[in-house]
Amino acid sequence: MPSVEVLLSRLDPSVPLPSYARPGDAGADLVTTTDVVIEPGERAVVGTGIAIALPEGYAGFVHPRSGLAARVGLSVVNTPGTIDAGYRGEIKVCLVNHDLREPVRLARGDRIAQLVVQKVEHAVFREVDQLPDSARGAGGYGSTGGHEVLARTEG
Ligand SMILES: O=c1ccn([C@H]2C[C@H](O)[C@@H](COP(=O)(O)OP(=O)(O)OP(=O)(O)O)O2)c(=O)[nH]1
Ligand SMILES: [Mg+2]
Repeated sequence: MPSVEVLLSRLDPSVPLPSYARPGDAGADLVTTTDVVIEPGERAVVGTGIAIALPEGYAGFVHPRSGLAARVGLSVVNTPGTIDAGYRGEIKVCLVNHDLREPVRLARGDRIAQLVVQKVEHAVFREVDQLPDSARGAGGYGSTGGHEVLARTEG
């Protein structure tokens, strides 16, 4: 896996550094610095105790963890959250409990989300009178079919 150096400051000295659980993982796990109970359908912004300085041309994306999503309904409201290269504040995560019945109980130090660092580019938007043709054209939102589930669901 290629790597890039990212400067990091621990705002909460006892939190672990973000870490990749397995060598090929795309996301480094982030922890919550606070205990929190999120009721069904509610959200909570939690701190991760870290601030970073991404190099220019990179951004960080805060994604949910699939295990917690599947098991207890925990996700990130604005998934993926965008961490700009110029941002020096604490990385925070806006969590949501999608479960309809059970609260999610989080304890300080729990790994609640994962940070994916990616190269990004700025678009130079150039307005034109007509866009070039393409195979897809303006077809979207189901234009390629494969929605048998709709017939089963809508009757
Ligand atoms: O999950 C997230 C998303 C964002 N941020 C921080 C880093 C990011 O650089 C900054 C701004 O994020 P964004 O642009 O998504 O929010 P905004 O509502 O547009 O705020 P702003 O007006 O500050 O850009 O907030 C986080 O800590 N966690
Ligand atoms: Mg913004």
